[in-house]
Amino acid sequence: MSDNELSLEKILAGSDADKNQPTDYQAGFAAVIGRPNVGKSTIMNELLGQKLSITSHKPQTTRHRIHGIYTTQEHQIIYVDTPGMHLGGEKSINDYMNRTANSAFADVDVILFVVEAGRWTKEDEAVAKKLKGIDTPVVVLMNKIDNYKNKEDLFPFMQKVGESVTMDTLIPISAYKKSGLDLIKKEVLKYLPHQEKIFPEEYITDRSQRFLAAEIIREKLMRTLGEEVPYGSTVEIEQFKYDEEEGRWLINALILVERKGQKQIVIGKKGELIKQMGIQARKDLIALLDGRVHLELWVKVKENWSDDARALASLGYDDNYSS
Ligand SMILES: Nc1nc2c(ncn2[C@@H]2O[C@H](COP(=O)(O)OP(=O)(O)OP(=O)(O)O)[C@@H](O)[C@H]2O)c(=O)[nH]1
Repeated sequence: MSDNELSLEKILAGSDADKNQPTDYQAGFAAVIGRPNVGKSTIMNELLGQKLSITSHKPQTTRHRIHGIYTTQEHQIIYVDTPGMHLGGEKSINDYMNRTANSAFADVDVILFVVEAGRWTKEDEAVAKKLKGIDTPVVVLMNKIDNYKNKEDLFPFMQKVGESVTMDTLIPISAYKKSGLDLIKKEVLKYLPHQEKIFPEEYITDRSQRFLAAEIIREKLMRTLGEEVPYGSTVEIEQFKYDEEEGRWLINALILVERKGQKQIVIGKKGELIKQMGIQARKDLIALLDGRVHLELWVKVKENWSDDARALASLGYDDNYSS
């Protein structure tokens, strides 16, 4: 984590002093968990009213935890988005939960367990099992109820969830139709401690804009290439600065792939794909930064770079496509 990013630990440590002060203000953390593709990112975006976490029809797009922060005069809710859990059976879900349980759940005030209306899988079961051993209150968000015209058809599913999850409440929602979202906030507030703001008011997320820029580019990579996205590819922001003279943001991003053939896939015929990605990413960056943006996307092959973090420092540039 770079210096200009606030670390959760630092902030929590700094907020201890306020904890014993009597106050009407409420502030705290809500973890959003669930198997891939249930709609966690979509819900987060709706709750926060801004595009912070990336969504895609592909599972596994949320690789980082993002703390989206919703601040009002009365309360501050910090949503902790968790990465999609790896498919591949109960074992990997278990491994994931073991790792996550210690970090993501320990400091939160409430857990929002997102499930998909009408679809209860082994992975959901594995999550439910893990939650049994956790003291933190659990609220189940049954998302995608818009897929059901007749809500009564969901009763057996709800009963199944009720039997499997030790929970405090179940809220039926549709992130698409924006229904049930106010209920989530109300429910979360039941569990937030009375304490002063943890983050300064102007913080929408504790991730820097630089980080969000990389997320946007990664999203375009996934949207453009779909199943073709090279395994292990990643995005590094090489330059991120506002040029006062030019009156625009100058952003250079590096898409790192592991093999030469993968580079060609990302670039596309005559650079068509990377150009499209650049155009789309630039549009979102303009919205994010609220200003003009000059974006350069580069693709670089570095064999086994992911195994050797030090190699990242010595990377040069290859192809350059700007938009
Ligand atoms: N019908 C319907 N589809 C939804 C709803 N919410 C999300 N989706 C869709 O479900 C898919 C997955 O949504 P995401 O928000 O990316 O899911 P996620 O749980 O964050 O997935 P990971 O990032 O892989 O963990 C996308 O195609 C969404 O458009 C909803 O309320 N109704």
